[in-house]
Amino acid sequence: MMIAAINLASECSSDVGSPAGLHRLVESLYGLQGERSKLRGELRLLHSQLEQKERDRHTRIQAFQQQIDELKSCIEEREEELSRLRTAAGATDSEKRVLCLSAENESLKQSLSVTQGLLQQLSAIPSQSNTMLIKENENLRGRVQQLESSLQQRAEQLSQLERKSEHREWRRGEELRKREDRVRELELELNKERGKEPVVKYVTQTVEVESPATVKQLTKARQRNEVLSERLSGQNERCRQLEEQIRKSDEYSCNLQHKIAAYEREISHLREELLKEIGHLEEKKEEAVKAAASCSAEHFQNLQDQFFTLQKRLTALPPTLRSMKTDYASLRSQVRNFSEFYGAAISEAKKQISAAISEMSEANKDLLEKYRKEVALRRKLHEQLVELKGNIRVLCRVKPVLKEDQHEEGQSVVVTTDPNNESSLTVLSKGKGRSFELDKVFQPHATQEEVFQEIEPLVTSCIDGYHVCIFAYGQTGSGKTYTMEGSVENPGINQRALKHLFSEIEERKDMWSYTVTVSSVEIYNEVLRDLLSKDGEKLDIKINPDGTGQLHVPGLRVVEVRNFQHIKKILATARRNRITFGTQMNQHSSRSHALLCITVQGTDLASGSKTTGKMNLVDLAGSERVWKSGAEGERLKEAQNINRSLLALGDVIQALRGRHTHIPFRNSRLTYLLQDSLGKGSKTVMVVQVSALESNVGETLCSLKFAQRVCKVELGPAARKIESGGGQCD
Ligand SMILES: Nc1ncnc2c1ncn2[C@@H]1O[C@H](COP(=O)(O)OP(=O)(O)OP(=O)(O)O)[C@@H](O)[C@H]1O
Repeated sequence: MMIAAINLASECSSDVGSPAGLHRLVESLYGLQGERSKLRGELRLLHSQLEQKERDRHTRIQAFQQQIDELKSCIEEREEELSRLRTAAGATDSEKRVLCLSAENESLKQSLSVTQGLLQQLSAIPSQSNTMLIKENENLRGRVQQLESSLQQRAEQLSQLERKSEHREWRRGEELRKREDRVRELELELNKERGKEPVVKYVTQTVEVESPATVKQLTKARQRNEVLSERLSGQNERCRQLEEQIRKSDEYSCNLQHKIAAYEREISHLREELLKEIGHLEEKKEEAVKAAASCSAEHFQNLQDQFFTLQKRLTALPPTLRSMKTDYASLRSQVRNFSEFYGAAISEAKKQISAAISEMSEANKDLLEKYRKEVALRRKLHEQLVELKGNIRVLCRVKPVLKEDQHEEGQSVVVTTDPNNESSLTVLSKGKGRSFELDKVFQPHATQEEVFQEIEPLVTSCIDGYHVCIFAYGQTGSGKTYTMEGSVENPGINQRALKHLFSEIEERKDMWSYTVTVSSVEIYNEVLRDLLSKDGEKLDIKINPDGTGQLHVPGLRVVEVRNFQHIKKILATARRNRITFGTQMNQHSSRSHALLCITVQGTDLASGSKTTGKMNLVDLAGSERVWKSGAEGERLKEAQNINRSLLALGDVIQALRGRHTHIPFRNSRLTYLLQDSLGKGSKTVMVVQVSALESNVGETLCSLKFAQRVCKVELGPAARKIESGGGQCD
């Protein structure tokens, strides 16, 4: 109950701030008072029950005592009976009687042992429930009643047997008396006969005649007397045995008495314990009642305090409530009016929105038209810009002097650039400075991004449907692969071009849809191999059977690229498959031309017109002279093939810039493969890589002469003047 009260208190205290909470608090108080009075009633009932149980126990003990007394008296009675039988005649009946009594005695003993067992059980279960004790008590009472009734029956049977035995005794006594009288009579007669003299002979004869009969009778009587005396002695023996039995029975009853006394002591001990327990329980109950009372009083006090606080708050509430009521009424009226207002506002807004949408769509159409014009203009301007720059441009990138390049002592830098002139550089050779004019010269510290800035317009042209070629040319180790591929953390033209391509496509996605496909080949010893195929099957260049006259490579793997991440994986595959060999010039020199071919097919979403742009990114093999590379045999053949293809490339570019009628595309696999991209209307950039170190001056001069040969021919409206200084490489 105490826990319930505490729970109730916590529940009430949680919402005591509201009138409903207050009401609940008052109700809970009344509930607590009711509970308290109920508890007191229960306690009183428990007291009375305990007293009743105590009384029952007392009466039960008395009943047991009575039973024991009765059993004792029964045993005494039987002892008396036995003593009577001991003196009585009629051995057969006495025997029976003795047997019967012994059986009774046994049954009484059993009854006693049952009673003892019950008493033991009673003492063993002092703490059992009161209902159990009551049941036990009832069972014991029933058992005692049964014993009483059986004892009564036995007593009646005993009295009947006594009466019968007395009667038989009396009859025997009568018979004996009669026989003794007869014996006395016969003796008297015998004496009389003895007194008659004259007829002694006769008398004697008579006596002799009569005497044998009397003697016979006498002997019979004596024999009977002997039998009787024998029987008497047998009866005496049995009486002695019975006495012995009675003595044993006495001892047994004495033991029983002791046990009964022990049981009595136990019962009294148990009674004391029970009383103690009752007292202890009463104390506990009193304590619990006191605790509950104090708790409820405390709780009541708390509740009263809360009630007073709430009352105070309630008295302070009315003005606030009044203002809230007026607010509520005004809000209700506003809400009622709101639906009408809301409907009107919505229809008005709908009208305005539809008008705005139609206006917007009109404006949008205009804007789209303007945008299309702008895009066309931008493309035109872009083309003009590219044309102004020249459709074939030659750039030069000077490789910075790295630690690993300075393996020879006393290496000096022989290539110098002019910060004020972006298109010239000077090479100091044999004490003489030679200047070269190219479209653009990158300083050694130029970044990858700066180099790409020059390439970016060509990437845009490719998306617009132009064919584009970007070459990296130069001796082994001059930085061709670095410029085209770059490193993971600082990518080169290939990755940047594709990134720009995808970002442009993303920007144009509302007007154009594009498909980007990629293939990659290497040309090694004039043999084509697919860099995206693991088996490295040899490929051939053929005229496309579709009748367009364009070239194609049957069996070349062409991959559609979904996004920039995808192209990264494709580039990695191509890099892995590329054949590289070590040479004296560069440990990891690539001895093959590596081509990355990107095709961009665009569809104008508005008009449906299509464009196809191509971009070839070419990392050429090292251009060093054969004698310097120290090559022999297979390596010599390799170097010769490389130089032949590079020479053919130079010839093609020169013929293109010179607008020759015959362009020698078929002189090498490289130029043949790039025929479509190098032809009329295409745009080409060649990045010539040079080393600034003195040890490479010969190769540097050779590369620059090659570049200048390409640049020498004037192209387009803006003609450039190029200082002479070119020579032929061997
Ligand atoms: N501009 C540069 N800045 C920093 N390091 C460079 C630069 N150019 C080239 N290198 C480094 O010089 C080394 C050789 O460059 P790279 O492999 O690109 O030469 P390559 O011309 O491609 O040689 P090969 O013809 O043998 O392929 C590389 O370790 C590269 O990282």
